[in-house]
Amino acid sequence: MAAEKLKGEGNTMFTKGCWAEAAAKYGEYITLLFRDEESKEAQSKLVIGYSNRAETWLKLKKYVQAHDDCERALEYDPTHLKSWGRKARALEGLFLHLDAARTYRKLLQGFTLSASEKSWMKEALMISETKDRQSRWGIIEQDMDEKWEKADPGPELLASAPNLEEYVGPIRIGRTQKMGRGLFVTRNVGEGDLLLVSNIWTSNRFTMESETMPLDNALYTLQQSVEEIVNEAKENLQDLTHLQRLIQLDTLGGPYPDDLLLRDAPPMRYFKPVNSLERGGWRVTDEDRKHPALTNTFDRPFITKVILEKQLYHHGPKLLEISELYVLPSLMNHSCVPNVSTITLNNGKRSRIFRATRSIRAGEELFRAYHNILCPVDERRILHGKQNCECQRCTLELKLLREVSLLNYVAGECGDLAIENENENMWNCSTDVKQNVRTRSMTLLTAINDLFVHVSNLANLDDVKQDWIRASLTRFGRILLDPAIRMLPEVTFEQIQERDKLLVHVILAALTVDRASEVALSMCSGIATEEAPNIFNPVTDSMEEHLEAQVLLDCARRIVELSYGSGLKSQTIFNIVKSYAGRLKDLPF
Ligand SMILES: C[S@@+](CC[C@H](N)C(=O)[O-])C[C@H]1O[C@@H](n2cnc3c(N)ncnc32)[C@H](O)[C@@H]1O
Repeated sequence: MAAEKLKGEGNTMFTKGCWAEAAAKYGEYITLLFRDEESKEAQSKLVIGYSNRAETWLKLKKYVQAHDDCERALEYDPTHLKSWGRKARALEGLFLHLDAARTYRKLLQGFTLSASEKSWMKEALMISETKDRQSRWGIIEQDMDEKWEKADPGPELLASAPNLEEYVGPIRIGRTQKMGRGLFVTRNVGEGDLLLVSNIWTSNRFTMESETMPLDNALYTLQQSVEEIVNEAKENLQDLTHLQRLIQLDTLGGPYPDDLLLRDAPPMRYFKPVNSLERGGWRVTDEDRKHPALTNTFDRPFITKVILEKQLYHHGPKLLEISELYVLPSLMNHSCVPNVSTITLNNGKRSRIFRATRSIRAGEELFRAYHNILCPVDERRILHGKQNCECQRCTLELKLLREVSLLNYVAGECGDLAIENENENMWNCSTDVKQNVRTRSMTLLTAINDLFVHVSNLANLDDVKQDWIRASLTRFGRILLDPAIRMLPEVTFEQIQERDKLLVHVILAALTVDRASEVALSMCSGIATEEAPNIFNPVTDSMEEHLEAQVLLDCARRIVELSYGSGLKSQTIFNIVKSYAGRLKDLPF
């Protein structure tokens, strides 16, 4: 009688939506019945007790417990339909889609079902099969609409957003020379190939609004949230496994570059979705749950030392934020020449889809852009935070900048030359002076040309890039020399230099956006080469200036068109290029 009362109380709690209380009551009911476990009557009641409690675990999203309770119920009564249905739902919750699909199929074939049972099970079977295909083969809808990428799609869109499972494509974790661990492709992939689909692990945000906010407050918020995550994870097998991966990865902490190089690359198997318990799927044991990493790691000193320090190190005291933590993608390094694009679907799981933006050969490292890469190197350095960006493009551009400062020196010489002669009208001055100016200018021009050859050899660029850089920098040098040659003191070197630096940045940005932009690059190269003779001649006709501005704008437009698909929004690229073009246009040349 006492048992029946407990069950009734459990049911009442369940109807009220008090899931935890209901689970507790069913627990007491089970304990009481257990005393008489041998009796058939108690056993049939235990089936109900376990099965009802499984439903409350499902409501609480505690799928391990739900699965275990269904198994127990089915041990007593292998024909108990509700327990089978709940077990299938628990398997879905655990991302074991193949097992869930098998269970639904078994139910549809071997049980007498009502029309409504048949209908929801068929639907559930289809969903499990789709998710299994997604997570094993990366077969996802190709026509993802941009509307899902909105920061706030609103409840209606969110409700119908595609529900993606995690997928791990041809990827391995490896060590890099300067950036710690990184992700590499294991076979040749083509432009647009799907590499990875990852769902968010946590999106907690901790923002310290002002520099004056006491660190202790921020720390407290941080600690609370991390503790919440850990406690939640301890209850859930899937999250626990993820948490262990994160701890193994140490992506939550260890800000310092030296320390990064020492970290191990964890085994890839940790990240593969598990499709079936039967295929050697994981089981987190009680021992695992007691792992010191889980019980001790997230204590206050750990958070203070590692997470907080990391955030402060990267962002300074203004911003303290952990947001959007993804497990495997956290191992992908940044490059300003990315070969991977990212789309984040606003579907509740904030699924991130990673695709190749160009063909990538087996063994090459994968890079995504952590921030806007369509800006000059000095602006990118700020975006990159304290650590210098070690990517190929920044390395090249920083070397170029150093070379440009040499050019400044040469330009200074030209300036002196121009000032020396500024009161003279070049076209009326004596042949000797004219000759002198021309000779010195030509000597400098040759010196600059040599420098450019050196510059373009700095990185092992392919022919197209070399040609272009040579063409554009030669042009740069010639324009620098123009005032000396043309005796136009009203145009300052700074203005001219600024103009051409901007041009270099536009093209370098385009060069590095994606493969399609290399086409833009070679077009620009063609344009630059064609333009070179005009630029070398004194510009006398305002129509030519106009045309040149048009050429630049045209380049910008083509870059925008061609770099679509790079993962960056075309509007973003367009705005950046437009701002360059606008600035170029305003300069007097
Ligand atoms: C999201 S993690 C990437 C995985 C990291 N390499 C690791 O071993 O854990 C970001 C960290 O990787 C390093 N990193 C990524 N891209 C880099 C780049 N372009 N230049 C220098 N360091 C980079 C930085 O230390 C950065 O804080």
